[in-house]
Amino acid sequence: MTMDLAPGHDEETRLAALAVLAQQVRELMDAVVLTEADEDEVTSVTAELVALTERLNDARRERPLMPEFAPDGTFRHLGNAVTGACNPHALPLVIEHTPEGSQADLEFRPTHEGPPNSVHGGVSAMILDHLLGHAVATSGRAGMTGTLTIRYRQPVPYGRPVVGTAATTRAEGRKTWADGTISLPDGTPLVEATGLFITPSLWVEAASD
Ligand SMILES: CCCCC/C=C\C/C=C\C/C=C\C/C=C\CCCC(=O)SCCNC(=O)CCNC(=O)[C@H](O)C(C)(C)COP(=O)(O)OP(=O)(O)OC[C@H]1O[C@@H](n2cnc3c(N)ncnc32)[C@H](O)[C@@H]1OP(=O)(O)O
Repeated sequence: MTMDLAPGHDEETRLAALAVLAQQVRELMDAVVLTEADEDEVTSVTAELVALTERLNDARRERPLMPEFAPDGTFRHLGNAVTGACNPHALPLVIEHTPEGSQADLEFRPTHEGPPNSVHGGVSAMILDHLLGHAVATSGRAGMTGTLTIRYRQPVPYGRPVVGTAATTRAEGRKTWADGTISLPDGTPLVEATGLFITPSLWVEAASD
């Protein structure tokens, strides 16, 4: 007997499997940066990975998954480098709306190493860029980053929880400013950001068509 599946069910099941694969690749990346396996073992594992890469490339898209609305109506961008559950590069960041703006509980990984034992400043900046952009988008004024200024106050640890927050501060025409922070759970600020986001004239024109 076959079961009737809701439209899109198969694709949702496939995407869920892809998210599991992406998480396994994150584990793999940490294993690569931490392994002390000998040369023969590293060469052998590499050969297996070449074969796995070829299998996935047998059915290759032209570009990563696009932003879209999920069947439950929520916005998602599964291919995004910061939030994409199907992109191994992403933490992935899970962002919540708060009365103040946007917030995410996060934990960096050994693959994010910059200075020994702490997170690369560019990685912190990337996370804050997205959190600020999210706060701006949820205020109804989605835009592209024009400028992003970062103040690094203390090294960011990996392997333990930290918190990211962001909120808009002012708006003028197509420009929106937002501030954000990565902090320890006790509120100690580690990295602060302020950014200017600009709604591209092309988006405004497309929306008025
Ligand atoms: C990224 C996906 C967004 C999808 C949004 C949809 C839904 C959102 C829902 C959830 C998404 C949540 C979060 C994601 C959002 C963002 C996070 C990631 C953001 C990025 O990772 S994004 C990549 C890096 N970002 C770029 O890749 C920008 C490249 N660039 C351009 O695309 C254009 O350059 C643009 C659009 C910036 C302006 O182009 P344009 O033609 O619309 O405007 P124009 O040039 O006329 O300037 C108008 C006024 O802004 C001033 N101005 C212009 N540029 C400036 C700048 N850079 N700094 C300071 N001021 C600037 C001018 O001086 C003038 O000022 P004034 O009016 O006072 O004279």
